[in-house]
Amino acid sequence: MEKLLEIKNLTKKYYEGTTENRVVDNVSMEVKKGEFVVIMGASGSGKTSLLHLIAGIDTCDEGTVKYSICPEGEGFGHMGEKAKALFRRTNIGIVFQQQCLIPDLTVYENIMLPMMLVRRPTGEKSHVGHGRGQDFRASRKETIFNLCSQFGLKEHVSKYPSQLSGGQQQRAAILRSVINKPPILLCDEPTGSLNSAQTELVMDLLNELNRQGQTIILVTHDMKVAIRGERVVYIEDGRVEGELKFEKNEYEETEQERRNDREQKLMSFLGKRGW
Ligand SMILES: Nc1ncnc2c1ncn2[C@@H]1O[C@H](COP(=O)(O)OP(=O)(O)OP(=O)(O)O)[C@@H](O)[C@H]1O
Repeated sequence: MEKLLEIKNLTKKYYEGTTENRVVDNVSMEVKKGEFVVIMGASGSGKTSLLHLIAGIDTCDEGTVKYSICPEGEGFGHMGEKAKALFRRTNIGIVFQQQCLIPDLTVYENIMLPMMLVRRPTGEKSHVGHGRGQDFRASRKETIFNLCSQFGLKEHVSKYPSQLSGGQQQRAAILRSVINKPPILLCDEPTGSLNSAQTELVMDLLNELNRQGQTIILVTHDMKVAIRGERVVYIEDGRVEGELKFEKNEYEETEQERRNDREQKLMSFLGKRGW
């Protein structure tokens, strides 16, 4: 698989008086196109800080974050704020624990918002059909309705966020993050505020998006969420302390067997790290 993201010797420091706290400490890792990578670690180990550096929301003190799809493969450190924001808007979808839907807009309008913000160069074809006029509006409507039907939100497109359950709100927030098909989706505890049934639905959606080609990096504390990825990177005190790749076993026949097997492997992996 082709490399999409390369992180080298990434470090982020905070100071309390003169005491240095390396919240991300010399992290190096790669993510391939189409991968689903999970980041785990104890509370305060630096997972969110790392995700913010990957998203370019925050700046590092040392090291580089490079996307192969970035112009000339430049790292974020070499890009101005404007260029970074533009790159992020076009290429990175971000999902947080608390879905930030706009309360005064319907589900449809919330999901449509990123389509209004992205401007593509004239002549470039887009899967969502950017432009103006009736054809554009019809194709936009079709895209949003199709996605909402696919992910159980068909009856809710005209509702406001306050009329939806937490799981429905989170799915709407995820659809909004992926509506422009950003090649990479960063999720920080996307199921942290959901019950187990809602978590399953959100993870089904993320697995489906991943099958459709989206690269996903997801931070979680939840083992049932982590086993939905392909590999787990474990962070301790800001450093990558270990990695577990889920390999397919011959004897796995059902989805449940596959999940049980992964859960056992993950428990053993985390157990060795004092989880
Ligand atoms: N703006 C900041 N100023 C100072 N310290 C910070 C700042 N942001 C984060 N930290 C510290 O960095 C460390 C890592 O925080 P981070 O939020 O990345 O951890 P985390 O692994 O995501 O934790 P959790 O699982 O609890 O969300 C913590 O010790 C935190 O207090």
